[in-house]
Amino acid sequence: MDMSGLNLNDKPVEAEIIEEPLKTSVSREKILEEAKHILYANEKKGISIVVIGHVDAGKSTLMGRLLYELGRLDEKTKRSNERGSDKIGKSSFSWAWGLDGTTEERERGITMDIALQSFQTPHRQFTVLDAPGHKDFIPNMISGASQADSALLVVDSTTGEFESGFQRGGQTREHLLLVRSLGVSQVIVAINKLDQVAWSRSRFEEICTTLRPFLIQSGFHPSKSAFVPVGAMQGVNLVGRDDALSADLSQWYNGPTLVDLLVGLSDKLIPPVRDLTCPMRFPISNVFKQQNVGAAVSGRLCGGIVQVGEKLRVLPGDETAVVKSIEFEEGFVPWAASGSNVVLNLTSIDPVNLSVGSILCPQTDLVPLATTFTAKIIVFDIAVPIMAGSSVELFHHSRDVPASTVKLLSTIDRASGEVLKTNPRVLGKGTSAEVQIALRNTQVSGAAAVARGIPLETFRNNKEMGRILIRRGGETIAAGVVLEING
Ligand SMILES: Nc1nc2c(ncn2[C@@H]2O[C@H](COP(=O)(O)OP(=O)(O)OP(=O)(O)O)[C@@H](O)[C@H]2O)c(=O)[nH]1
Repeated sequence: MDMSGLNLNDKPVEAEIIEEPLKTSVSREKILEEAKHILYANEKKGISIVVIGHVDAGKSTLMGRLLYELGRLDEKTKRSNERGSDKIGKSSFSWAWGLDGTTEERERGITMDIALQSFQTPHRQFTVLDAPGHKDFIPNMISGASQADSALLVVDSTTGEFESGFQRGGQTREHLLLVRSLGVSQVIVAINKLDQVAWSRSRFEEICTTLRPFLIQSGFHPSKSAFVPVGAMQGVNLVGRDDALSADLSQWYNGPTLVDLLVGLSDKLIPPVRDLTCPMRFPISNVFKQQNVGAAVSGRLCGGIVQVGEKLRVLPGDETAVVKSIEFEEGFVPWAASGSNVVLNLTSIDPVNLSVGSILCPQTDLVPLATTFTAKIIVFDIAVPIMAGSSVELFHHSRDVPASTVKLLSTIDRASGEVLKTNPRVLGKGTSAEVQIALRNTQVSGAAAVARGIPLETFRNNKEMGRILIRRGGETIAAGVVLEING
């Protein structure tokens, strides 16, 4: 599915309401039964992977080349990308062009938004989200990570480059912490550009040794992380290792290829358990216009089941929309279940009423709107501590809103969960704490300014809907889970 030209900004798209009364055709019970069979029995298991890493580590190149090796990028497109990238003096980015679709992305040679691709192997269906590495685009990266089950971290093994990505402020660190905080617990580390260091085994091992403790510290269990040496540009050790270019690597490496790891031959990636019975939640990560349909939204279902003909509420707000069709993995399906990345084509709604970050849910089971809530947070490696009343940016799925940490309630022992101190004055790096967060005034109503609530749920009710990230001045300072909605 080519999503490169999509309108990923929060801008409204041209208004066009297509009214079409639709009815759901299949009973919920029947869908549930079918979904359980597909997800838990013998059929293909779907996994979505977010590709992360420091700027220029080779993420887009790796994915472009991988799609080519798997027959997902044809020769014609490949040659056209080679010619196009050569013309603007960026020939080394020709593989990345398979994913970096917009003119600006191609000219700047960086990924700015999330590119979505899919491929399959006999037992797995993969959805790949290529996230931007540049630090200015971390919000887009958060949106990508909140739609993923697993992460593929790409690191540049070139002398000095791995180090600069891993030092404080580097995206290798920040991305790993972010995806873990957003619930991703499985990671494959592709150590790339080994051609630049003469396929040095000691360099590969040095990078593994440096990263291992950091992965554990960030909460990735060693049994759920794996390392693989690759050369993305030449396609070495992505799908196979039987060509001349792989000879140097083959002298010391006989482990799995990247695809071996991805398909779970080494059982590193485990498809997550999906909650099908909870109410349907669909955070919108993209809004765009489809020909002959009207409005369309893309994102990942985080809870329940959605089906064609269903009437959904758009929160915040009073609008409703009807699901005209559901696109999933390049085809149309009558229903989709929790965990799937889909496009919902909607009727009976003006597209201006759909925005990135809003949540679609059943009319009978609305998501609460919150302006104040209590959260348990973990403070990242920050230089300036968090204080009561600190102004922050709150991230929830693809939405970010101004907020403040109004009350610091207590600090908590991370291991035992016991309260260490109540009403602490400040929260420094590494602290675990309970805080009260309030949205800052965003709307003027009459004389008074009031904050408009955002749809939020407790972590207890829905794990994916109950995770938040807190940023300040372009830096992620904490991650957390929602404990209670206070108002
Ligand atoms: N020598 C060598 N260069 C590579 C390899 N993989 C990628 N590159 C080069 O590294 C540069 C960056 O590659 P990209 O794929 O755009 O990197 P990226 O991580 O997607 O970058 P952002 O999306 O902007 O963060 C390009 O010039 C690539 O040609 C490799 O295996 N070997």
